[in-house]
Amino acid sequence: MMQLHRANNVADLRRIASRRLPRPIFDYIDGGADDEVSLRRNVDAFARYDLIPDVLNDVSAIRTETRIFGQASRWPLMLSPTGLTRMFHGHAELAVARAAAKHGLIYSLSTMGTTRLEDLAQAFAGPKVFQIYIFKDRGLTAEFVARCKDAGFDGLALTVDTPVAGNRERDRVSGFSLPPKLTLTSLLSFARHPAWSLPALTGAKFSLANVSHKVDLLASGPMSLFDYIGAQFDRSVSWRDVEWLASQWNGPLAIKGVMTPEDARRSVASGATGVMVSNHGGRQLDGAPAPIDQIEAVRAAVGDAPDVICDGGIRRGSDVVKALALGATACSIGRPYLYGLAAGGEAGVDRVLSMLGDEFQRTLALAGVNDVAALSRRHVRKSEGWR
Ligand SMILES: Cc1cc2nc3c(=O)[nH]c(=O)nc-3n(C[C@H](O)[C@H](O)[C@H](O)COP(=O)(O)O)c2cc1C
Ligand SMILES: CC(C)CC(=O)C(=O)O
Repeated sequence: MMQLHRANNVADLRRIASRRLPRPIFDYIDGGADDEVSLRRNVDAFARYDLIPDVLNDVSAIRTETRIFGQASRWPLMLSPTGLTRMFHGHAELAVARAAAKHGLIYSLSTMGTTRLEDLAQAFAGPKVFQIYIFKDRGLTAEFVARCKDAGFDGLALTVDTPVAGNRERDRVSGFSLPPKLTLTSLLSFARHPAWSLPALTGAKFSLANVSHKVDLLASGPMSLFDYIGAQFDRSVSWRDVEWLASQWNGPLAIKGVMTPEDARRSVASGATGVMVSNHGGRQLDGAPAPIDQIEAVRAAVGDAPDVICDGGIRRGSDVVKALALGATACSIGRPYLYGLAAGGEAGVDRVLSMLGDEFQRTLALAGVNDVAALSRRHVRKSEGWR
């Protein structure tokens, strides 16, 4: 099996993760909705942009610092919220957050995370965002706002692309459940993946730590994600909820899952300070456009001030350069750091962030750009004759 230190890129880490994880767990991370058209498109769309370099521009020092959610970030990348993290590695969210802090990047904790937001805040001094799903129990949303204020979270992200669960067929086939079901087949699969099973099964008990005090469906046994989302997520969420949340929180707030200029404008008009342009990594509406293809129009719609974060399909540092040139404030990654986590815990996340950071720096140098703020539309163009 390839070792962590031999991994050269995100694709290598994905391969290591696929060998270390039982198949249903890897497929849950890796998969998308329906025919996985958007999942593939998110990644492929980056190849349809050319980078146009400047030369002789003194790239001996390159400034990459930026601000996202009002916080300093060492370079324009952040870590997207991902649920159920303890299933992928026993050290779960804390391992990811520690690696993010080491790299000076913003970490986001999901409502569906497996570490209490207070515990994360205590262990992690770096900039952090809490991602909100609105449950039918609306009391939880008000509670999140109060708890995030107390714990010192810097921003909120409200995910709006999941009124119902996307149709993840790999999960249907594998019988993926939370927590993993101990059937004869899964036990065999766990036995074949001891590197995963030991920390995962002997570590802290799996729970949806931020909601389980109110909604402890899992107490009655494993259930599918489809059933959980159907039972708990509130489909009646609307723009009024954005206004309410913005007024209660009164701080940096991004709407995650916005895809159009119109909805981006409406997000800002409703009190958000930014949008995460995202199709949920191709896990919800299959057929949705790639986030990178929406960035230019979204930026034009909201003007210079709001954060516009390109979320989905980033697998290279050069992808971030392209998104910035099209008008994004920053990019955000999900699977890349989860592959790293599964491949090697905190060291694996550290590895993926180092690789992407090096690629980003190198791309800027080769493109003749010595300050991220100087990246502009002329550095990128839609490829001609691409197929
Ligand atoms: C395993 C997994 C779990 C996720 N859980 C959440 C979640 O709890 N909340 C959320 O807003 N998005 C969630 N997402 C979506 C990510 O935040 C992000 O939008 C997506 O992963 C970006 O695409 P990428 O994986 O190509 O980087 C999840 C994604 C994955 C792969
Ligand atoms: C636990 C889930 C709701 C997390 C999620 O958003 C996803 O799997 O894409």
